Amino acid sequence: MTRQLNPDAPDLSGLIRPGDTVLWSQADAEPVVLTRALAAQRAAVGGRFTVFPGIALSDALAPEQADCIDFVSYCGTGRNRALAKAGVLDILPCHYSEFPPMIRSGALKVDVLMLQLAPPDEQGRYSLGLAHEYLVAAIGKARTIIAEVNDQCPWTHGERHLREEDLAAVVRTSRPPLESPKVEPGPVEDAIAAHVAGLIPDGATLQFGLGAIPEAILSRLGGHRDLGVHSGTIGDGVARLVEAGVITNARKSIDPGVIVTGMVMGSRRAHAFVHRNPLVQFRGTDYTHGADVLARVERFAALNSAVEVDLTGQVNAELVGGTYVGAVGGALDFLRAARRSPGGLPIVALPSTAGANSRIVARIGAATVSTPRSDAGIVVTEHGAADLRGLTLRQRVARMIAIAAPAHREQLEREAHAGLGI
Ligand SMILES: CC(=O)SCCNC(=O)CCNC(=O)[C@H](O)C(C)(C)COP(=O)(O)OP(=O)(O)OC[C@H]1O[C@@H](n2cnc3c(N)ncnc32)[C@H](O)[C@@H]1OP(=O)(O)O
Repeated sequence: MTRQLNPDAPDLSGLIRPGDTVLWSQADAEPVVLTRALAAQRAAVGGRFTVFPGIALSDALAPEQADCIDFVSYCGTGRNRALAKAGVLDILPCHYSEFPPMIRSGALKVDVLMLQLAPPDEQGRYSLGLAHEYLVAAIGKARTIIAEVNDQCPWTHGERHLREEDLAAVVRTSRPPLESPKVEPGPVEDAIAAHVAGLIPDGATLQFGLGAIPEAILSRLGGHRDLGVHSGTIGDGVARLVEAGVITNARKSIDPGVIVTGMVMGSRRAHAFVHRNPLVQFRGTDYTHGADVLARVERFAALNSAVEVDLTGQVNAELVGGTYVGAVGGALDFLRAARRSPGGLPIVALPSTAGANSRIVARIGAATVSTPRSDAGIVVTEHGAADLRGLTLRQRVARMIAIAAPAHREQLEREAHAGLGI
């Protein structure tokens, strides 16, 4: 029997136990009414428990809740950055493709799963709405599933639906889902996007990583034809290019005619676009990020960003000045696949500077290597593209300095060869 919770004061008592790990649908898909209730009722659980928020966009979590809660995520994105800065966030550093097997094996424990769902269709199927992802694996593992059924959550086509009997408790709400913050591309992002757009052929299948650059790239693809999408996430730019007839998915080597994604991060426009839209198929992470699936994607253009890249092609996508802001995420899953894909483009695109700092650095230094240089592909800044595939360390240094900001090139030349070991 599904417990019906009061939307004004959802009482979670008895649903969460000390020692539990509570995981929920992330970003725009966050079940905010439940996450806020959980944070407020944390002391009533009766002992410490862990939460795994993924990308946290809402105000539900705050550092002072570390009195009862252990915070774990895979990223420092959104509100997680405040938790990281306060020293209360722990990070699970893993490739996105590993989430489903880790959840199934119990290496990543999921006791309670909290979801935002769309109301059921005429066949009684609740839609997972704005995110499928690792939730598909978690549904099969969690002891307890609690749902916020939001009548403004888009009903989306996906591989998994839920029925009332799957749900231990439900709160029924009506609110606009969270929207991912929109970053307007400036001249630097636009110059990067122009370089990347020049590399992408008609008929390519695109993947988008997190951050400002992918959306900027999409705004430069209006003149392309028959693009396809197989991605972990999509946003407003994809909706725009479908409406413009640029994304048709017609030439995809797998799933022709449809967009495949794990989630949506965007505004109401993207949310409206996916509502009851059979052109967008939501899939679990096994499918969106799995090496066996990605091996069949031809002309695969993986578009990801970075905090910094060194002169040999090592990528840091995680740390800025000692604070965890990024992720390992799906970047390496997709970059590797794009390297192997016939006609593939493994792209890491980033501004050449952040304030006075060069983001093209001699060495990654104290920070983390998220993508090793053996997986390096094409690095793009506003100053051009450096295709590192097949290049030696010495050749890479020259190409990378050429795409650094001119003001930093002399310093990079001076530091370039120390420590290369050759
Ligand atoms: C679900 C999936 O499929 S995920 C698929 C792919 N996986 C991923 O994309 C995960 C890894 N990548 C990421 O997390 C992101 O792309 C990032 C963090 C690398 C870049 O994201 P963006 O939002 O574009 O970051 P941005 O360039 O704005 O940098 C973030 C902040 O750090 C600052 N910063 C970045 N690099 C530096 C630097 N080298 N020195 C100093 N400051 C820096 C920026 O100025 C910015 O500061 P602000 O937020 O105060 O304005």
